[in-house]
This record gives sequence, structure tokens and C-alpha cells, in this order.
Amino acid sequence: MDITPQQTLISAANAGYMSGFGNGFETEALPGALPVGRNSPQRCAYGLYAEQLSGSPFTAPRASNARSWLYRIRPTVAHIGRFAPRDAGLWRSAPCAEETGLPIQPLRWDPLPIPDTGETFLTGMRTITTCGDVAGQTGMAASIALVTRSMVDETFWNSDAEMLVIPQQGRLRFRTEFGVIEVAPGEVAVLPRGVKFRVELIHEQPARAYVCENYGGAFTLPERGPIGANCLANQRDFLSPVAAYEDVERPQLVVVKWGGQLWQAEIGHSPLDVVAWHGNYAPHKYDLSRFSPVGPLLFDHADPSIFTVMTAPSETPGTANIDFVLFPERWMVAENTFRPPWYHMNLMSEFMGLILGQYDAKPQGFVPGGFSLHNCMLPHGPDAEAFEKASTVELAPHKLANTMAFMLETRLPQRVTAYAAGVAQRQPDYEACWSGLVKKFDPTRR
Ligand SMILES: O=C(O)Cc1cc(O)ccc1O
Ligand SMILES: [Fe+2]
Repeated sequence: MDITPQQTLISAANAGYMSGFGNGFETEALPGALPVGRNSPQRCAYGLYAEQLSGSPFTAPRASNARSWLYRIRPTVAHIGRFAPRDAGLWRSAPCAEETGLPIQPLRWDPLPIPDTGETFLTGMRTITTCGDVAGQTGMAASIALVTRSMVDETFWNSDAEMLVIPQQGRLRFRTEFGVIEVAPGEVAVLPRGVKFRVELIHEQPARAYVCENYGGAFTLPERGPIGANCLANQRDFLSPVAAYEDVERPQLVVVKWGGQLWQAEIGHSPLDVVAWHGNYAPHKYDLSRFSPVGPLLFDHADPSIFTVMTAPSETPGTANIDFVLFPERWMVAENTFRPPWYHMNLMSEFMGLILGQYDAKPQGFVPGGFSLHNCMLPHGPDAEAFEKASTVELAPHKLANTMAFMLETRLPQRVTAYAAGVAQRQPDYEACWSGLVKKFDPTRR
């Protein structure tokens, strides 16, 4: 693990992970820093302050109750000065009813280019869609982060949302108050609401990442139903970091997203000062290649919900605020079946991205780093080329290799930002991909 010259990392254990989704972890960077058998001793070891971070109401049912205890050099109240508003650039939050002039239609974009300017994870955020309302703790935003430089002497927390980061190019290091997480394309990181972090590039290679802000209840693993205890995303493959802290005294910027706006304050020390922590509210990462897909073994195309990696439920059973769905490498074996996605319209609103390779329903035009939006009750499905091929090909077992697409599916219609509507990478003629679907009907031929 690299230590940038600006950092003064005191603890040695800064690149380790602990396994398990939502486990009750405990980890300490100095021996004996964690109190034993209690949370709030009269005096903590090493002169640390005890602080609780609650990701759910105290009274939430056990299955969704999330909190951690942090033992830190200074409590968070000592990490904030007087906050002043900060320009959010192209970062937007719901409700965001910008005038776009776009008619309703499926939309698709080419990858946004990595800029020449120095952009951090915060300044490089470009929001594409929003839905719901941050103040109502419902809905989400889909953004692309274009990162060309590391954050230095700057930390951030998001009071509005849990953040799911899906790198597509370049690697990212999240120095969080819980420890260090590194992710590469093919992996994802989840930063729970309120967790402080700084984002660095690895070897200063620029990065492009899809970012989902979940304004609602936290992502969890989907129920497995008849699938049983194994396959899909397995608990043990989710990794949370071991404790690592900075004892740094120099000017720092603290940036907070709160109420759909950015705020910043200057302080004199690093807020990433947690020496030990325990609990089940913590950032984590997941390697998408660990997802074990389950699908139709004989005929037909199952609903894409079989590929749900994580789900953020709403109050209505089975109606997710967000489903994070992966279309991974897999064998296609169904007999006498049109194997790609069927044509359909849907209550849910679908934002899709492509991490690598090619997506079977859209062999052309949907390229790695690109994204599409199939909104509530708007038609979509395979393009004409995919239809032609899939309805004439000889059906042998076939491996869909070199492919990794994902979908953020939300119950709420997504609104496109003015930036995304106007950006040069929006494909003005996306719907033309279906224009070759000509009438084949012939009542005299079965
Ligand atoms: O390609 C898409 O748009 C996503 C999608 C995948 C699938 O397997 C079924 C329906 C669907 O919309
Ligand atoms: Fe769909």
C-alpha cells in the first residue's frame, strides 16, 4: 500500500479487511484501544473519545438496526468549524426539476471523457439523473465521477445518502474513518451515510466511476427465497476495513453534503482519527466477480431480479427504492428461447451502465463507461441487430464472456439533469436502434 507524502499514517494495519456483510466487527489499530464488554467507559484507553454513529433509528428492528462505536482522537463536534456554502459544480440532488426540453424517450450516452483539469471525487461529480427527495429520505441520484487528482487535506461526508461507487476505469482508494478500502473496476464500494472519507487515485491514474446516492434505507442483501442459502452475492465476500487512523495536525477542509447542498469548513487536524471501532455500520467493498448467478436452465428468460446484488428496500414490500443488479459473465443454455431480455415496459425506472465488454441486448452503441435510462413505463428491449441474431442463431450452450453491465432500478421515475440532457455524449438518435424491427407478420405462415 502506498502512503502519499502528505499523509502521516501512524497505524501499520491499513490495508486489511474483515469479511462478512453487516457483521458485528471489532478492530483496533492500537492494542487495547477498544473497551471490553462496554461502549462508554469513564475514561477510554489512550485518551480517546467514544462516539456512536447510528445509521438507523435506535429503535429499528434488529435486522435493519445499524450502528458503530468509534474511539477517536477528537469527537466529531471538534472536527467542524463554521460551515459555509460550497459550489456543488455539476452535482445535483433530488428534487431537481431542471428544464431539459427533452421529450419522454429512452436515452443513452457515450462515456463522459476524463477532463484535462484537476478534478477530485467531489469536483468531478456529474449528476445524470435524480428521483425522490433527499429531505424525504427517498429516491436516488445516478452520477458519474471523473477523477483526475486525489483529495489532499480534505475529507467529506454525505448526510443525504449512502454512496455506492462502481469504478469503470482507474482505481480508487477510500481513506475512511473506519480504515482504508481500495477498489478497481469490477469491484464496488459502499460508503454508508455519514461516514467520513477522502478519495485518492492509485498511482495518480485518472478514474471514472458510476456513483449511486441512495437517499433511502441502506442497501442490504436480497431475500433468497427458494434459491436457498447459497449463490448470488454471498455474505462472506463483502469486506470491511480494519481500523487505521491519522494523527495529523495541519489545515484541513471538511466538506459535507447536507440538504442537497455542499458545505465546507476549515479545521486544523484530520477527522480520520478513529483508532478503534466496533459495530455493524461500516463501509465495505465487494468484488462483482464473486457473484454466483442463477438463471433459467431449460427455457425462457427470467426477470432480471435474479441478478440483484444488493437492494435498498422502501416501505412497500417488494418495491425497492433501489435494486443494484449485475449482468455478469454466464452460460446461456435455454432451449427454444429468445435469450436476450424481452421487450417490455415496467413500473420501475432503469439506469444502466457497462463496466466492461459488450451487453447482449445492445451489441452496438452501449459502450464501457456509457449509460442509458429506460424510465417508468417507457418501452425498451434488444436492438434490431440483437433481435435478428438471437431469433435466428442455432441454440447451443454459449458463454456470455467479457461482459459486466449493471442496472440501478428504482421505483421512482428518474429526472434527467440539464447537464446530462445537453452534454455532447448524449446520443440524439438512440431510439433508431429499434427502427430496423420491421413488420414480419404473415397470417398465412405459422
Ligand atoms: O436490458 C435492459 O434494459 C435490462 C433488462 C434486463 C433483463 O434481463 C430483462 C429486462 C430488462 O429491462
Ligand atoms: Fe427493463
